[in-house]
Amino acid sequence: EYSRQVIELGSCLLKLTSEALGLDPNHLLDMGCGAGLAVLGHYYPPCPQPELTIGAPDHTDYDFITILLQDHVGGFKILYQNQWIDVHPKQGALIVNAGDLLQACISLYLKLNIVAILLVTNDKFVSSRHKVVANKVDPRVSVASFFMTETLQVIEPIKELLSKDNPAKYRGTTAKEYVDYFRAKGIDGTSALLHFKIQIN
Ligand SMILES: O=C(O)CCC(=O)C(=O)O
Ligand SMILES: [Fe+2]
Repeated sequence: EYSRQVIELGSCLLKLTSEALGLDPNHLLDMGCGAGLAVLGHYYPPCPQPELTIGAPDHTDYDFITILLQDHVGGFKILYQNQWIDVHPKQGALIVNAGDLLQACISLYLKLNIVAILLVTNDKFVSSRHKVVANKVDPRVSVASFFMTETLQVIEPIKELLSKDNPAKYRGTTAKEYVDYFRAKGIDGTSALLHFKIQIN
């Protein structure tokens, strides 16, 4: 039931994002940005010395958008204007992150917490950097829902968003190639997107 509702919400967010880009509301859905859903459950045990451990390290997500449900414990932070900001838990609230693939597709502006939006938007959207810090007292549970295309579908900057003055900044890839590279590189504080950037002289 949760996946069903999250798919509905994800479709709605992808439609609004398409409209925000000046595209037909179904554009991102027709590209398959909502075709695949991966749901990941996280458990963060409490730690007596939280400063010595890592909850989830600083990263951006590798998908188009992520819908995140966190419990009452807290610890989720996003990087905004070079400062780590706490996203306090709020009953009934979900966090939406823009992911790397969205960035490259649309090249856009919303600092949402979603993953593959950056590539298709040709940087119009920016994928959010976020992390989770552990705490001394309570275990923390979260559920992250990642929206992705089918593994072998080509993902590239949306043609309608490109022009002579705004040429493609990323080469085409597939969800499989992107995720394989993201995983092989590891979370090291640099963006996997750099590997897919076209060098413009
Ligand atoms: O546990 C959380 O709140 C965030 C998890 C996360 O960032 C991820 O799964 O990509
Ligand atoms: Fe994440």
